[in-house]
Amino acid sequence: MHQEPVRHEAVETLEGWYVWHDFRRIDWVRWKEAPVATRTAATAALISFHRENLEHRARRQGSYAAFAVAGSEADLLFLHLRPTIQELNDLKFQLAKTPFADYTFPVYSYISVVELSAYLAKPGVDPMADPYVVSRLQPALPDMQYVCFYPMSKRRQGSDNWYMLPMEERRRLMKSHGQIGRQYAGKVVQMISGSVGLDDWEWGVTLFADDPLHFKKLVYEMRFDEASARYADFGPFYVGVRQSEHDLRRLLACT
Ligand code: VOV
Repeated sequence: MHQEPVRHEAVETLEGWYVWHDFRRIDWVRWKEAPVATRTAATAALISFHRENLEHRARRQGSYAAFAVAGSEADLLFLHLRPTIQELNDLKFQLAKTPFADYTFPVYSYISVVELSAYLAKPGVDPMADPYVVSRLQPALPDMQYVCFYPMSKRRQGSDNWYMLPMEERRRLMKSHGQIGRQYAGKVVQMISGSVGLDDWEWGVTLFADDPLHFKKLVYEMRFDEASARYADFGPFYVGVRQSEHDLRRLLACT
C-alpha cells in the first residue's frame, strides 16, 4: 500500500526589525603605529557613527548598541536593528568609508530578523494589535551591561528531528522552554531572531543581563530542557560588555 510522506505544518511567525551582529577586530599593530592625529580623527569618526546610531535608536527607527567583546575572537560588536536589510547595508558602507574602519576588520557577522513564533499565541487575537508584541518585534535594546550572542539550529538527525514533530508536540516543548525562560524575568532579556534563508544557522540568540552569570545559569538550565537537550545545535558563543562613548574613547586611547 502506498503511504503518503508525513508533512508537518510550519508554525506561523511574526517578523520585526532586521538584525546585524557586526563583530570586528581592531588592527592594534597599525593602530599603535598610526600618528596621533590619525588616531584622533579615526576615533572621532567612530564616535560620530556611534552617536548617529544612538539618535536613530532614540527616534525608534531602529536600535543599536556597541559592546567590547571578551576573549580573543573579536574586540567590538556593533549590534544594529533596522526595518530593512537595505538600511543595514547603508550602515555597513557608511562605516566602511570612515577612517576608523581602516583599522578594523570583520571577524564574524550575522544577519537575521527579530522573530516571534505563534506556538503560544492566543487563537483569534491579532498579535499586531498588541503593543507588547510590536515592542518585542521592534525592540529598544535593553540598557543592560552585558550581551551574549550565539547562533543555533534545531536538530534534524535520526529520531531527533524537530521538523518531523507534529505541531502539538513542538508547542508542548516550546511551552516548557518558555517556563524555564520566565524564571529569569528581570535578570535576562532575550531577543530571538530567525535566520533561515538569511544566514548559516536557523536563529540568532541575543541575551542581555547585568550579571554574565545569569547567561551561564540560564543556558545551562535550558540544556536539560527537551527542546534544547534533544533538538538544539549551537554555534560559537560571544560575550561582551556594553560601551558608552566614554568607554569607546578609553578603549581606543593609547596613552
Ligand atoms: C529569558 C529567557 C527566555 C524566555 C522567556 C524565552 C521564551 C520563549 C518563548 C515563549 C518562545 C516561543 C514563542 C516565541 O517567542 O517565539 C521562545 C522561542 C524560542 N526561543 Fe526562547 N526564551 C528564552 C531564552 C532562550 C534561549 C536562552 C534560547 C537558546 C536555547 C538554548 O538552549 O540555549 C532560546 C531559543 C529560542 C528559539 C530558537 C525560539 C524559536 C523556536 C521556534 O521553533 O520558533 N530562548 N522562547
